[in-house]
Amino acid sequence: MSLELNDVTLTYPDGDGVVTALDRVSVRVAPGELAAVIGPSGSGKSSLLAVAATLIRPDSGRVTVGDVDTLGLRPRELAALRLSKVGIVFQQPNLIPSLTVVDQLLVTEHMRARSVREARASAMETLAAVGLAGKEHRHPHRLSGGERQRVNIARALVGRPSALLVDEPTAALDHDRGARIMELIEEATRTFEVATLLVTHDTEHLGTVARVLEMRDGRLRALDPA
Ligand SMILES: Nc1ncnc2c1ncn2[C@@H]1O[C@H](COP(=O)(O)OP(=O)(O)OP(=O)(O)O)[C@@H](O)[C@H]1O
Repeated sequence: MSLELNDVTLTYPDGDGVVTALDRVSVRVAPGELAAVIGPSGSGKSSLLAVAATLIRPDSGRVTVGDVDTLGLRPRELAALRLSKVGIVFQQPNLIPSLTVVDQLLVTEHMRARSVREARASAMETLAAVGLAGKEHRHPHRLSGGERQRVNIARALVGRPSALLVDEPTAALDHDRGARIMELIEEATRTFEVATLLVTHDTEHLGTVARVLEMRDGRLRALDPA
């Protein structure tokens, strides 16, 4: 299931005028593909993720998640779509201190109203896929920064979304942990056949990423492979 933005424009009010955060942006990410977006601060990367996640409705253009065209959907329908088809990895893991690793995933799985048994099986499978087998019953304070980021990624994937949106995943990590997290996101993208759109300041870990795009002043363009 792919993620597609077609001719998307987003403006914010700015004094008497507007600032154009996204300027006729089009991009399609295929299932199992990772597209990384780089660009300076203020270029529109966060806006791109928010629109792709259907958290902000663009002024014009079309966002398609999986096989669903989101254009005419009501807020309640969008919320249901996000729950079933969109995984978001925020920069900070924001784990709940009192919950074990597996329970961090089950909180959202229960919201999807599946059986406890099915939710648990999916949580355990996802944790194993991100390298956390054996750590399912730990609390966050007993995990490293890299492991907390793995839980964050697993939590976004546990509902098997069509689209995975990732915001600056390496920002809080040292070089080696950052590199491993990028590898993990690439691998999980293939394993779960999710369309992944990742934004980052950090060009250091993009060596293995096949598709890199650059955002400048709200315009998105493909960078030629190095
Ligand atoms: N809520 C808002 N109201 C008004 N202007 C905004 C708002 N959010 C973002 N902007 C403006 O839209 C443009 C794009 O911002 P955006 O946050 O998407 O960029 P970014 O590349 O994610 O930056 P950063 O890396 O600093 O987060 C900037 O000019 C910013 O000032």
